[in-house]
Amino acid sequence: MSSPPLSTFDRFLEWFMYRFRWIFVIPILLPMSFTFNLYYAIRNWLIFNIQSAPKAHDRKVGLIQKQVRDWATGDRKAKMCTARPGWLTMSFRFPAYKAKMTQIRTDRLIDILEVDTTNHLIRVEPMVTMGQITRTLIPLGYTLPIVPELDDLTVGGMINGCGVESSGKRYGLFQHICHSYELVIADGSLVVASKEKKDGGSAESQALFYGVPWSHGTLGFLVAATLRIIPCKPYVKLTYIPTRTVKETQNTLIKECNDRENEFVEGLLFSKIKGLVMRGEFCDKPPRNGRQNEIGKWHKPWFYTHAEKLAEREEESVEYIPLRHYYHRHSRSIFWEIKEIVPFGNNLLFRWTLGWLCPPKISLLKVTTPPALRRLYERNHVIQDMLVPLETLQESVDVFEKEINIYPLWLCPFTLPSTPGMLRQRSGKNLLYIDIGAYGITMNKTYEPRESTRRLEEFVRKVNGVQMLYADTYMSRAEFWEMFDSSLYEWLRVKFGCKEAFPDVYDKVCKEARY
Ligand SMILES: Cc1cc2nc3c(=O)[nH]c(=O)nc-3n(C[C@H](O)[C@H](O)[C@H](O)COP(=O)(O)OP(=O)(O)OC[C@H]3O[C@@H](n4cnc5c(N)ncnc54)[C@H](O)[C@@H]3O)c2cc1C
Ligand SMILES: NC(=O)C1=CN([C@@H]2O[C@H](COP(=O)(O)OP(=O)(O)OC[C@H]3O[C@@H](n4cnc5c(N)ncnc54)[C@H](OP(=O)(O)O)[C@@H]3O)[C@@H](O)[C@H]2O)C=CC1
Ligand SMILES: CC(C)=CCC[C@@H](C)[C@H]1CC[C@@]2(C)C3=C(CC[C@]12C)[C@@]1(C)CC[C@H](O)C(C)(C)[C@@H]1CC3
Repeated sequence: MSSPPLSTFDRFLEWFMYRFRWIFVIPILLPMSFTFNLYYAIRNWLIFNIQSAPKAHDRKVGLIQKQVRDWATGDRKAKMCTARPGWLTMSFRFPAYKAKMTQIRTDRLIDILEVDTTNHLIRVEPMVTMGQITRTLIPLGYTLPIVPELDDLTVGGMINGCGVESSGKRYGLFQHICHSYELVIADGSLVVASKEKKDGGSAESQALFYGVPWSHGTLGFLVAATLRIIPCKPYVKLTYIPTRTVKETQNTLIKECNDRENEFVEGLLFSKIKGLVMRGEFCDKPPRNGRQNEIGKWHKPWFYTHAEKLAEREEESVEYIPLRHYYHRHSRSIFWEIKEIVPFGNNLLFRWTLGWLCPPKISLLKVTTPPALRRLYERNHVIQDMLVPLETLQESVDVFEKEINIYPLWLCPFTLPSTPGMLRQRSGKNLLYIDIGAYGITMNKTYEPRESTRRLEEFVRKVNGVQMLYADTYMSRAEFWEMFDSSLYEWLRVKFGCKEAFPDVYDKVCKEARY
């Protein structure tokens, strides 16, 4: 359905808000973001160090169980979801479905419960963020094997949705570094879903462990998760390898993924003839003649602009980057989205004077986006991540260029094991996949949000890929279940009494469920 044509005034308003959004962002959102971040950093540090979270946890879970039992003994008319407000979530859209549902308050579950360096595990509540985890673990000499790079991504979102990062070639997706989940299920009871049956779980709760990823909170409420941690070193030795064709980028990515020395592999495609593959390994400190680059410092150029310069060179470059700076390398520039919000944000003068206040919090940007601006983004802006087999990269880039034509493209390879669950490849082997991320204004003059995305989705289904579900999906229910595997999910929905309690995952992620 096409929307009515816009008046000249509406178009001017959209353009004005887009071009001059920084007038509001710089004096208001930047100081607010800085204050929020500072408050939470101090609060989290205090709570972790006085060790009050584990005691409070049982009480908080008890409150969630009570809310679910009240629902179970009530009229059960409205299904349940979390009460997390839409503006806090890491997606362009607001979840419309929440308004008509019973909202269960899980928002106080924001603490790290235990770091167990003997067994290499960390137990956290679901609203703990990636920034909070790296701030706590790295000084102890540990890290999560997979750290999705935006600071405000939550453990709950990474597990119930999906999380990717450049260490994926070794560890898979975020779901693959999980050891167990604690869930409050539809009848209000607390179950532990664990990868191993020997951890005390039943066969059913073991099946739940494989069912939760991608289920978007439609099997139960996650109240804690135990994740693997690994020892780390303070620096990453990062080698930048320029590439000149997509085929060369694909081959270099495959080669670097197969090199067991590498901890991190990531790619950026600035055009079909200008690419960059980055391989990284942990290291103690830069050698005397090594180039140290603290890319996360407020006065440094945005990471992707720095990377583009190195992509233009003929030869490889090597840098030594502090680990936390590496993990959050795309946070300061929100990948490359910040250039549309503060166009002069990478200017030397701006960086040295106000750079320390950046980036604005995505949630604050989201809640203050006026409707006119949303309309403009809706028409021209694409935010999509497609996970496809790495061997189809060249073909996939052709389709991305034809349909949306956005550069840079983010390329993040990862290993996909053949395990049960919604994300399913049935080869019986570990396969190399790649996340192709497109974020920005499309250069395709004939771009039409619905039709272009549907063609892209069709291609992804054809090559046995999947779409990340925080983005807009235009698939029908049948197409959705062609892309994802419903066998375990449907069985779990019946087994754990979810049908009446939670909506189907499609009804949470489809276009109609979001505004
Ligand atoms: C009807 C049904 C019953 C299930 N019962 C259990 C169970 O008791 N315990 C458990 O841990 N998981 C059970 N599951 C979950 C099942 O293990 C997952 O769906 C698994 O991911 C399917 O494996 P697959 O993809 O290899 O088989 P698919 O190709 O998805 O399944 C083929 C068919 O085999 C049957 N099937 C598969 N696994 C089982 C099983 N374990 N028990 C009985 N039938 C099965 C189903 O009819 C299914 O439709 C059941 C699933 C279904 C659909
Ligand atoms: N590098 C990466 O991997 C990146 C990933 N992303 C995407 O962002 C999303 C995460 O954003 P974030 O804001 O953290 O999460 P969200 O609040 O968006 O949550 C995502 C889904 O998980 C469900 N969920 C979250 N917490 C719980 C819980 N405790 N119990 C049950 N269900 C829960 C939500 O259910 P409900 O609808 O009921 O609230 C929602 O459907 C991911 O899905 C990911 O795909 C974005 C950027 C980068
Ligand atoms: C798998 C990976 C790495 C995904 C990265 C996704 C990010 C690029 C997305 C997640 C949230 C996201 C959609 C967002 C936006 C840009 C792209 C983001 C940051 C922005 C900031 C664009 C400007 C918009 O006005 C608005 C503020 C609503 C959104 C908020 C969410």
